[in-house]
Amino acid sequence: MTAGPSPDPTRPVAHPPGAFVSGPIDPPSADARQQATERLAALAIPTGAWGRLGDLAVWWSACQGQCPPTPPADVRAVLFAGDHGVASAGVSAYPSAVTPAMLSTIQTGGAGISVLARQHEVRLRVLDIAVAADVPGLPADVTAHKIRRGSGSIDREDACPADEIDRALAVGAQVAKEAMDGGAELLVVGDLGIGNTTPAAVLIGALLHLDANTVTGRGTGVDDDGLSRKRAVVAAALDRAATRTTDPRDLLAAAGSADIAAAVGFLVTAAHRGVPVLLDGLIAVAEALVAERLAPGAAAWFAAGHRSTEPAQSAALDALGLPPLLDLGMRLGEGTGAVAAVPLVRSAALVLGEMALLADVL
Ligand SMILES: O=C(O)c1ccc[n+]([C@@H]2O[C@H](COP(=O)([O-])O)[C@@H](O)[C@H]2O)c1
Ligand SMILES: Cc1cc2nc[nH]c2cc1C
Repeated sequence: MTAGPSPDPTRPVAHPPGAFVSGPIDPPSADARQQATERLAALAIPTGAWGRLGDLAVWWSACQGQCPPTPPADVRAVLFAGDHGVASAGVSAYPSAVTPAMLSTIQTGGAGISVLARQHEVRLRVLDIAVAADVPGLPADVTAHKIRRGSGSIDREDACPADEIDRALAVGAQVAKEAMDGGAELLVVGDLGIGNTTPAAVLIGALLHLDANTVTGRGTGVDDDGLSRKRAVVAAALDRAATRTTDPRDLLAAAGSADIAAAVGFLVTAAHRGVPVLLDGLIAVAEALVAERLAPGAAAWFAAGHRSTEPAQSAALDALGLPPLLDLGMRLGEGTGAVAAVPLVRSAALVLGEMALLADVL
């Protein structure tokens, strides 16, 4: 039997109000970009002296649609948490019990992201999308969007059924809308979940046609034996995913997870509404790569907060054309590498907006 034509995943489709909408994305303002480029060139500095901070200022101006830009006051981070069946194959240096423990720790304000979010006045929201265990005492806001308890072991089964991917995309869309309706000028996407560097590496490998050796990193710090096990799991998952890369939703079902899908919905919806997003490490950048496939043009609304130590993150950043702002050897996740870069966005906006022009000082 001959298979029928694949549906075009980038074709806009009719959705009920509030649902996830994919399809091509309008770029940030070309006029504001042009004005920002000219203003940057006219500042009282030697030409090009702001380096990448200048590029960041131009991107921010274009996203804000104005020049001079104002620094983002309302910045919101959303962390999508979930467990991953592959963890039981020994692909992580830590047990899955860490996921609910860190979910609680974020809630009580003691996680790395909690500290950085307080420091930089970033509002933090964490969602249990697919954590396996119940975490006692979590507020309803954290658990209300739970879709499943752990995603499938993608080396031998799908992460979850297609209808759960659709629900997860809609949850991410809803959460992005809530943040944007609340006044968010800049969003951050973060993750939490033992084992999640495996599906993230597989998604990147599948979409960029890279092999397991190229995309597999040490995640939380597996030793050499752990790295060999992880490479085998990634290779098996890449085999399973190889025929399922045409439709990003199907790829998420085959080799992603519900929590990753929710973050993809969040990213696409932010880009669709024209609200920029700072990306974190491997997981966030894998999500951005899938978002770009679902909604071509979305990546123009993203900036890479940092370079993680994970090799697949660098490969995906190259493919997306997103040079990372920071390169500190970090590999924590939780959105930390993105929130660490928030002051850079604010600095970039301020120097472009407030500095004197060379013509005025000479
Ligand atoms: O963001 C990254 O690049 C990153 C790199 C390594 C580890 N992590 C975090 O560590 C967890 C996944 O690591 P692993 O080894 O269990 O797959 C998960 O909670 C991630 O937030 C995150
Ligand atoms: C302690 C710990 C904290 C984390 N935060 C994100 N991923 C993590 C993994 C571990 C192991």
